[in-house]
Amino acid sequence: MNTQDQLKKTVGEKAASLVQDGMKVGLGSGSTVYWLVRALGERMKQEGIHIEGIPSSIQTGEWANEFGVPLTDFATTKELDVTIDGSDEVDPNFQLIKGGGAALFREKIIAQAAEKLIIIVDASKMVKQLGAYALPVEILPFAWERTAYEIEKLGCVPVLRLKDGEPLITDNGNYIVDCPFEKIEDPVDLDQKLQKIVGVIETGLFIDMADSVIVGGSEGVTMKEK
Ligand SMILES: O=C(CO)[C@H](O)[C@H](O)COP(=O)(O)O
Repeated sequence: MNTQDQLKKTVGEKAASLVQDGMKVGLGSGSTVYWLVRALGERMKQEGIHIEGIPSSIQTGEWANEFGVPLTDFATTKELDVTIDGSDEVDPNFQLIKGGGAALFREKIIAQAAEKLIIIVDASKMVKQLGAYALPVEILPFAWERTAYEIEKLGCVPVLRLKDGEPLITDNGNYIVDCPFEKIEDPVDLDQKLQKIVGVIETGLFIDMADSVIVGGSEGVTMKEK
């Protein structure tokens, strides 16, 4: 396992240790969340705690099944105690860019449903300013070229995300465009402008949502609170 993966494992396990018996937990997506779900399954087996999760992607649901973490859904549960998720960038105000794994729409739903959003990252994701990571935006396949044209007016050239040479289809049946803004001076303003474009389903900007960030770096694990 390389150093970055080791850090992802460490922060995933740290976040799992904060989950308490009886909690309903939003489970994010991505390689860091893999370690979280695995560690939650371990805790359930070893400590006999019982939790229920709502996954933000089909992949995370499969991991939950593999590691024995029971799942519930929003038909039976409207609020979560905590959501734990990875991120692609985190700025000093805890504003986030997410969606590298194309799961941003459901991730935002479980983030909003939770009393607390904990972000787990290795130190490479901590940035002074958002934007070096191309911002993922989920858009409707219908007229996607027009939606991308409107996004372009905001200062980037959106790139349709492909998989095996075809447009990547999200778990919700939509497309993703990756938007290389490079420097996002005002994430709140950009998010508002993007949300106004008809055809934009959701953006990868998570504004004022994260409460804590668990960072794994060379000096160990630090938990930063807002
Ligand atoms: O937003 C996400 C998926 O849509 C992920 O949380 C983000 O891409 C981080 O992934 P990883 O933990 O694999 O670095």
